[in-house]
Amino acid sequence: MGIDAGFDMVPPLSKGATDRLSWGQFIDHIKEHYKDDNQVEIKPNYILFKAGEHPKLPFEGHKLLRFSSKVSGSIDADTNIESYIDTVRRIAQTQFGSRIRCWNEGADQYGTYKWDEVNESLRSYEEPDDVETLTSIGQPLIGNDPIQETGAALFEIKHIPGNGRGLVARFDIPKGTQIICEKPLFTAGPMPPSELEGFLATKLKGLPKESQRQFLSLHNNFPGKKPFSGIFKTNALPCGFGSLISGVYPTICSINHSCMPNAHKSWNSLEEHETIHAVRSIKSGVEIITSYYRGGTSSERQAELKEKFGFSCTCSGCTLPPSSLQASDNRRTRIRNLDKAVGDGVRMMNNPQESLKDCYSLLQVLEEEFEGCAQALTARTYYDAFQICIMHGDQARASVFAERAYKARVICEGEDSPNTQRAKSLVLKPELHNNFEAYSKMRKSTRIMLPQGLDTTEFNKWLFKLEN
Ligand SMILES: C[S@@+](CC[C@H](N)C(=O)[O-])C[C@H]1O[C@@H](n2cnc3c(N)ncnc32)[C@H](O)[C@@H]1O
Repeated sequence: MGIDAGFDMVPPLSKGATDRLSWGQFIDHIKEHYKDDNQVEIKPNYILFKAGEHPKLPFEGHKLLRFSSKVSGSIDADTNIESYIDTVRRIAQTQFGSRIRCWNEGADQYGTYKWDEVNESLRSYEEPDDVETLTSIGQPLIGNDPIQETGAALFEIKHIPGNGRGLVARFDIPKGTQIICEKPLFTAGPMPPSELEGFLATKLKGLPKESQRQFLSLHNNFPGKKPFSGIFKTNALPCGFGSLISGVYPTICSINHSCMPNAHKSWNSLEEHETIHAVRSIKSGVEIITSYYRGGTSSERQAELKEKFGFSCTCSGCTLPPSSLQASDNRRTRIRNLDKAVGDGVRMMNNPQESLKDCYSLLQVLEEEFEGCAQALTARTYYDAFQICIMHGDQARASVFAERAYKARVICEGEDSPNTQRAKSLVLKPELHNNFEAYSKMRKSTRIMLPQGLDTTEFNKWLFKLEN
């Protein structure tokens, strides 16, 4: 008998990447805090607190249901267990917020889980999980929706000097992480400007009060007689690349623009929500920024952003010192020219080799301009290269390009995006593409006819047909 006290993790963490990341950070804090305490011992699979009933923290966070001990009587006097529970609880709450449910039987409070569930989970600490071995194509590169997984947002909304509100990372966010996914408050199709204000007024009336408040709290760069239209124009995002339907979002619309983004926004047409994924690793405290408009040179981007969104861009890409800005402008011009050349269907048909070389050059410039993080543009270029090959029946190269497109896509849109899934399906069956052999069978090859034993440079020479 005696009084138990501690905390439960409700709901338990998942095995997903984001939860693993958060748990790893929590364990690091605990190790750091107790590094000089010889009552706290690091075991192969858990941290052992040699106090009270010797509670443990497993290294695999999804296993933890409860951290607790008897705290009454001689147990406490001997080992100060309450102080350990209190400190671990405080660090856990900083990391996991309201997911940490404290209880103390002395105060008539009880844990969420039954003791037999807890004891079962404690036994599992001894056995580390099997490491999953996945093939490259089957391997999800990163976890799922962090908000669904942890209940804790990876960002906070903060004031950004000179740019109003913005989203700032609360933790280090690895490349490829889904930062947020959100349904629009509402969507709207194209319509004459004279009808927009009335349309929005009707839409708003039909929304719950909270959604109305969220819409009205968004930034308005076009104040005047048409406040709803001003807010809409400042914030609406097309539902997919080139779509005429636009959506307005309570949180995503607080993300500022950069011509050198660290995150990518994407419309998932199956789920009908917008997602934001990190396309670089984003350090805690750094602003999360997407690109509203891809654009060309800095002056073209400035003009477009002013015209379409009503602001003068002050991002890191537009405020480079003059010589760096010129170099960036030159690269952007080259990107545009190469993109146009790659998209030339007649050239793809008559001179696929030149088109492939342009894909290669385009990937090089994108890499340089976006410091290796041009994910969506990279994915599109690989998909263009795929199409060039498949139209001429070259399944071997097409399959490699589809795999590269898939890997770039999964980083900026996630595994469940229809674009990602389409690219993935083409890796194994490139011949299922509508345009298979549409231009010729000149370069007929099968998916498995890949050259063996080449280093990366030689393989790329073969892949992009650079040798001739
Ligand atoms: C969709 S809102 C983004 C959130 C906004 N900062 C807020 O306070 O709600 C777009 C507005 O943010 C500001 N903004 C975003 N990115 C910017 C940038 N790169 N340079 C200058 N202002 C920017 C502009 O006022 C722009 O019209």
